[in-house]
Amino acid sequence: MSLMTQSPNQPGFFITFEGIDGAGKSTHIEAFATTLAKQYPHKEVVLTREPGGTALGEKLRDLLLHHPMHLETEALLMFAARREHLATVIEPALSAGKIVISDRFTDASFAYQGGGRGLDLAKLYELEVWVQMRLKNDGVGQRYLLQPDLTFLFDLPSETAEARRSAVREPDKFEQLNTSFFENVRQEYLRRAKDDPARFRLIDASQTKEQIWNLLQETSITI
Ligand SMILES: Nc1ncnc2c1ncn2[C@@H]1O[C@H](COP(=O)(O)OP(=O)(O)OP(=O)(O)O)[C@@H](O)[C@H]1O
Ligand SMILES: Cc1cn([C@H]2C[C@H](O)[C@@H](COP(=O)(O)O)O2)c(=O)[nH]c1=O
Repeated sequence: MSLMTQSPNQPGFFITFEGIDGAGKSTHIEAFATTLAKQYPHKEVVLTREPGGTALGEKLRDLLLHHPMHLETEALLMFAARREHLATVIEPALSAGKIVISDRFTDASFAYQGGGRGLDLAKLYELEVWVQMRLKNDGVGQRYLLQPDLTFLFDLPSETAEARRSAVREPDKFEQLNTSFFENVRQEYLRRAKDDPARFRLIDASQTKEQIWNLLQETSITI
């Protein structure tokens, strides 16, 4: 892998893993972090997740994954957890030149609360601007939206993902939703990936674990 330089996240690098529940992100994320740490021994790797990643975020995660609530409350709590995560984990790490790898970020809010639950995407864009808009350190006050530099999207039909999940664990609040919910989540992920091909790497998650691992390792990352 080689490293890229043009991101406002410099001197750090921000990578996210996304996909519907059961697509296989968690199977590879730790090994991926370990491999990157070996490849870039001068850069610390921070592995984190959403919702969660902070003490407060983990409490919100418990509420979000196990308690019913209004759709807009759900979206607001996802972004509240994200605000804390950015302030206390992600941005300090990026400023210190670290590589941050997060199991989910804002694409998940668009996919789940927008695509899956049907929340107006315009409201999600407003929350994204509120939580992620930053001033560039360029002396002219230019603004930018803090985004991952690279996003791996694990794409899998919802029936296959459900079969994988139900074989290994009890479903949480989201995982109890039906395959048409997950198909809508999937389609919103795919729409976002199509809109931003420079950031997304689409992974056909129906391949074997070994094939996917090879793809992850072969991805040319320019940090
Ligand atoms: N390529 C694969 N082929 C077959 N099974 C797989 C593959 N990848 C992962 N699995 C299995 O599918 C199940 C779900 O995988 P995993 O927990 O990694 O999904 P996930 O995308 O992280 O889900 P969630 O987002 O809900 O945590 C696990 O039992 C895992 O071993
Ligand atoms: C960040 C984020 C997450 N979600 C959903 C997606 C998953 O169902 C759970 C997290 O569980 P995982 O096993 O850690 O993947 O939360 C969401 O709906 N919206 C979000 O912004």
